[in-house]
Amino acid sequence: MFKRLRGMFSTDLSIDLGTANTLIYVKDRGIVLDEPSVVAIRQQNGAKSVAAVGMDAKRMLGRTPGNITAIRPLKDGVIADFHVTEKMLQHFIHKVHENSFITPSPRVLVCVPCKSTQVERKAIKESALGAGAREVYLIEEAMAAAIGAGLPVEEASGSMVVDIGGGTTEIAIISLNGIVYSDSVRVGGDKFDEAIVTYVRRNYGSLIGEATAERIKQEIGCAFPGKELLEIDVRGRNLAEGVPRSFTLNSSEILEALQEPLSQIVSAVKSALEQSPPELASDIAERGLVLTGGGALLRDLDMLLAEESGLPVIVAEDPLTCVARGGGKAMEMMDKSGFDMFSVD
Ligand SMILES: Nc1ncnc2c1ncn2[C@@H]1O[C@H](COP(=O)(O)OP(=O)(O)OP(=O)(O)O)[C@@H](O)[C@H]1O
Repeated sequence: MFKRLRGMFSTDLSIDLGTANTLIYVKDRGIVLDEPSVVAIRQQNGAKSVAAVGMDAKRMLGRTPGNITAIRPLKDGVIADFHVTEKMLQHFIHKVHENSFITPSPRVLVCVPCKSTQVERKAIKESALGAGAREVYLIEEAMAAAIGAGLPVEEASGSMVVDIGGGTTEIAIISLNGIVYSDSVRVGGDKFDEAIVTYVRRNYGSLIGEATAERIKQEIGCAFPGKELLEIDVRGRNLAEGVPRSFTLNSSEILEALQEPLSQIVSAVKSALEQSPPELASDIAERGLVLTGGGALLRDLDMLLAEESGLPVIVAEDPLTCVARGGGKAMEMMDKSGFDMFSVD
């Protein structure tokens, strides 16, 4: 009871610890932190230290001198470097403390990929405790995404969410506050960027960095042939001449470049629908499936999925923040109905 009372007076944080971005949501305040999941490490006289975290570190990606490396500690939706992830989480939690009047030892809910291992989940819990959290709960990303998108997860009817992040696409069918089916494929925004880098190298004999590929994707990328042909001027290093060269890319070339990762997402969605229990499948057919995550912003991805699945497809409002907001709402629901409601070990 004491714990419960104390909980009522402290601030709860919901953290979307993503491959591409980390977001922190606080009840009544909204999103208080939204930064890239990037850490720059400086190596000096054999000792390593953190040079920059988040936005500052992302600017350094691909532009660092020899003694600094900018890394993304979460890759393909899993923790690639536990130690650096912990440092990053600590930095972000402290930053939130500095900028807002939040109790020093908050309760923290971290959203984790559905296919994360026990070892990864334990490491995330320990990182958050090490960063000053009083209690740490974990929730599956897809559940948080569905709640954040406003789906009626508590009803006895099927809701389907497809969360397309940087490293993974998480697909879940939810009913009565539980996940009936979930799958995670290691395809997301990063694979789109890699596909653009490969396309440019193959067709233009030029090398572009991942940041340029991401910009191309966001400005002219599309998942379905549209009426409008968009163009972008880019500069890359010509591999034969070794010097920078400018060239123009158009949206139909990017559509061609993205075919492989797009088809992997389409087949994961189809396979989820095939494996869904018939009653829930009919609910989904009626209500449609909802897209969340930054990948949902790829132009006409909803049209591609609608064409391939034959179902209505809706892009959630503010898809980039759905998971963090949903985590916050889940904490409120868990406060009322018990913390075993959504949390996973
Ligand atoms: N307008 C846009 N068009 C296409 N892609 C976009 C757009 N805006 C953001 N993205 C992509 O969304 C991805 C980041 O999405 P998000 O923040 O949801 O991922 P994440 O939660 O960090 O990753 P994960 O869920 O895999 O851990 C990046 O690959 C980014 O390039």
